[in-house]
Amino acid sequence: MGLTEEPVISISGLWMNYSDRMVLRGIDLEVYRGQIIGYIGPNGAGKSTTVKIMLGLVEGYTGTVRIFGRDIADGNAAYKRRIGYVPEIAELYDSLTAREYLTFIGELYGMKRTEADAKAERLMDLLNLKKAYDMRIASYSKGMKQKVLLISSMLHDPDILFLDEPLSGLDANSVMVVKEIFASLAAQGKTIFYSSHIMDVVEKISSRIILINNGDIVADGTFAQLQEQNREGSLEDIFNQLTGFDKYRDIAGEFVAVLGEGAPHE
Ligand SMILES: Nc1ncnc2c1ncn2[C@@H]1O[C@H](COP(=O)(O)OP(=O)(O)OP(=O)(O)O)[C@@H](O)[C@H]1O
Repeated sequence: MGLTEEPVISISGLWMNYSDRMVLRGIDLEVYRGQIIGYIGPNGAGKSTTVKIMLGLVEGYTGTVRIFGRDIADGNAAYKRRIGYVPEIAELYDSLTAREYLTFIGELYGMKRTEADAKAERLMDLLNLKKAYDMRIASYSKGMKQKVLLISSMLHDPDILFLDEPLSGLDANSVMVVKEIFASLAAQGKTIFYSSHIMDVVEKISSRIILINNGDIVADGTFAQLQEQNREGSLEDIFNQLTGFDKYRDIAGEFVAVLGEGAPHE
């Protein structure tokens, strides 16, 4: 990262509330080319809200969000062609085949139909889905659907990739392939910005980890930096420490005790 390099994402003083609930409380963040950002935090911390604001899907925030140097509120949506997105809840069109779906997505991003089709077919083949290309998505397994989503987010070769639980449902071999794809894309100067709750994955694949809690950034750095600052072992330990959570044993114990109450026994 050169000192003169402009950030690809620049967020300053970002606040967001839904009715009376304040969800983001002054997020400041600069992200550069080639970074693989693990954006983590407890359920409801505000991760998806931050990402949806960057995607232009949520309005009503205060603060400034710049992507590729331009304020996204300036009415020019051209930046969206240079980003890709894998949402937390997949909205795949089940009645379509992968060929129909992916060529449709490619066209939305301005690709020629034949080019999108040929590229999608090769990418499907590389992820072991050649035979499924003309099958309806409704017949796919969870992992197969996830691969189609990943392909759909990358087909137009975006400069920033936003992903929510990108490895969800993938088998161990596919996880290795996708991790390697992210590393190669980052080495090319692309930016990966993803959320995940699987701490050992985040620990391994992120070049930078950003932890938010109650709408505020509470840690930001490489895994090694976070370890130094918190004198904790794993990212899971750091996460629990910074979010003030130390009751997991008590909760699990009570949960199991409740299961045993009044249950039918022989
Ligand atoms: N459309 C909405 N209307 C009202 N409240 C919302 C809306 N979207 C999100 N929220 C609230 O905003 C808070 C942050 O939600 P968000 O989805 O950003 O969290 P998250 O960090 O992505 O959580 P998770 O890890 O569970 O995906 C939550 O309290 C949620 O209930």
